[in-house]
Amino acid sequence: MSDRALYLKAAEDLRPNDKQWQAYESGGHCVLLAGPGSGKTKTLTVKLARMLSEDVEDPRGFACITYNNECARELEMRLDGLGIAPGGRVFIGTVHSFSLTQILLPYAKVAGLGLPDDFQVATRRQTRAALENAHAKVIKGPENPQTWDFRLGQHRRRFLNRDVDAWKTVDPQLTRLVEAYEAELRQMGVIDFDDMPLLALRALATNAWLRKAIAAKYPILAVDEYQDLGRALHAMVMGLCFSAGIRLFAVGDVDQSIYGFTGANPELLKKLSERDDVETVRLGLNYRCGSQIVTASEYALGEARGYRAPDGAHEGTIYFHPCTGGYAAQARYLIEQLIPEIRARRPDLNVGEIAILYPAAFIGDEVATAAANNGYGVIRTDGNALYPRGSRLMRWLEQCAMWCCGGWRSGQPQVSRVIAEGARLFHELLATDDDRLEFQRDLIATLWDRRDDTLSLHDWLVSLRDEIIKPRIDRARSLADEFETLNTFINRFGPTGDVEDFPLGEFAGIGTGLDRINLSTLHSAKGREFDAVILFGMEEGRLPRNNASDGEIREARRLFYVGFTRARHEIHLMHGQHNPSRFVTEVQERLEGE
Ligand SMILES: Nc1ncnc2c1ncn2[C@@H]1O[C@H](COP(=O)(O)OP(=O)(O)OP(=O)(O)O)[C@@H](O)[C@H]1O
Repeated sequence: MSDRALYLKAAEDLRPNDKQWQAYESGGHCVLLAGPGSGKTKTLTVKLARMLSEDVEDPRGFACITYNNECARELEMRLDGLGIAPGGRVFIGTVHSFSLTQILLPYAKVAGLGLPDDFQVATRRQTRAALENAHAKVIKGPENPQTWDFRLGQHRRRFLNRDVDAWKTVDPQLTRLVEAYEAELRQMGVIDFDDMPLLALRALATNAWLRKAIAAKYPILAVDEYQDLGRALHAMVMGLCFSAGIRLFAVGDVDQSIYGFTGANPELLKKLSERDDVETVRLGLNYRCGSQIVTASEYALGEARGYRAPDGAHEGTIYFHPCTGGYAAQARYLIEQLIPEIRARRPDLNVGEIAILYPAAFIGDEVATAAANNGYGVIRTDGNALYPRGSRLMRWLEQCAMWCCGGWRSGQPQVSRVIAEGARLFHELLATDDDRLEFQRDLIATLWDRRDDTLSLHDWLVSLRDEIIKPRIDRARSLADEFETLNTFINRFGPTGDVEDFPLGEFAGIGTGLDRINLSTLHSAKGREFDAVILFGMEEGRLPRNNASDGEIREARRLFYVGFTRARHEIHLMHGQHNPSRFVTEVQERLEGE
């Protein structure tokens, strides 16, 4: 099917929903506001495919920005189904990667940011050292300098414009610490993660030609998960879309705003949607969750939004599981009783359709241990995962592994996709056609010789690192941290490591995940959906946390709501017998009162 036929066919799904159709037909700035499972992402991707085909001419295209690498991965997968791959005309990624690859790497020098010509992205080791040195100069004293890290980041994100008096007066000591820290980084010739959007914004704000250059390349800017994208992105959108003429398609849900601690503010999306020059569309149906779950999700949120399931939708079921014992005992109950019960009731359900979501990564350790003891494979997407799945390099290696473990025969993934992803990762180094050809030749030769799912993962990773990655990464400016991630992962299998080596096939399976239970924090489950969702550790003191402020309680509630609305058919709420979260109690009482 041609790419055009693909999106035209997908658009037919939108047609019966007049609101989705309105957004699909929109001709100017459009903001799509809607609850979970309402087809925001579906509408966004189909609309993007249409705009790419009908509204902009090659080589111009669109940039699509989203919250984190997991969300970017989801968008890439969905756009792939519509025949759209990132590269050339299409940028898909986080605000940090947009800032770095589209603004800072190409334009920092001419934008007058005062960065060294060959600046690099700092590794974690470098940011830690910079903070230590800055702390020694400004704060002094015996405390651990890293305890300042969080406040430092907040302060930097709060003052996008440092020309105001408040930058000097609100917290002078913290301001001095920020300035000393950034000076340390610059001395090392590096920028850190928070620098990326801040410097990109500064470059855009002070250079009208740069705004024009971005508008020339990307006449369309799409933003997914707008409510979580902080003030720097909002300021960029204001400049690019409402002064440089880029067309905006923004999607979000203020009820799913769960990143307040990083500076996100749901008010920004609200303000955007109230502008006269923006067409705002609200979606009301929830296609994902059974009708009971849709009703109960409003109890979970504590607000009546009027969402409903489409006519004829299945019902869905909500189960409550008060448990005895601590997290370890509850995890055993979950793995040894609850999961087998679900599987017995629904023998056709793929294990990969089950997700266990919890409020903090350490709670996931208990679940992971119980799962391993009972022979279940898991895919973890939280801070304690085997490796950070958000890492672009690791994600590409998963694809390479899938190709080596049968993909070369089945076309899943296609070799062209594996090469294109790799070329995107190393794009800085592949300036000429010759460079690209050499990369392609080396990569295929290395992978071709290692098409065996019984190979040791450790050995496979070491050969890819030494033959393909290392010779290139040394010359890349933004991949040092990714390389450290890979080395840390490889070392975990080494003589002093904490993990036993496993076969390549298993690693490739992590990329597909059909027979593995999903383990994730509530935060990392955002934007995803599963057939059966188990919310684990839903306890007072944990969600919300003890001593939470009013704002934190509201955000904890939204987090509960995000988890609750990931489920298609069944949702299980687990908690210590005498200590259910107030959110669980409220859902239960209101369901009983119906
Ligand atoms: N018009 C439609 N007809 C049938 N199914 C649809 C329609 N729109 C969306 N869906 C289905 O509904 C589900 C949810 O869609 P999607 O993931 O796009 O929602 P979302 O609004 O982005 O959700 P969330 O905000 O919770 O991440 C998907 O399985 C999608 O295929």
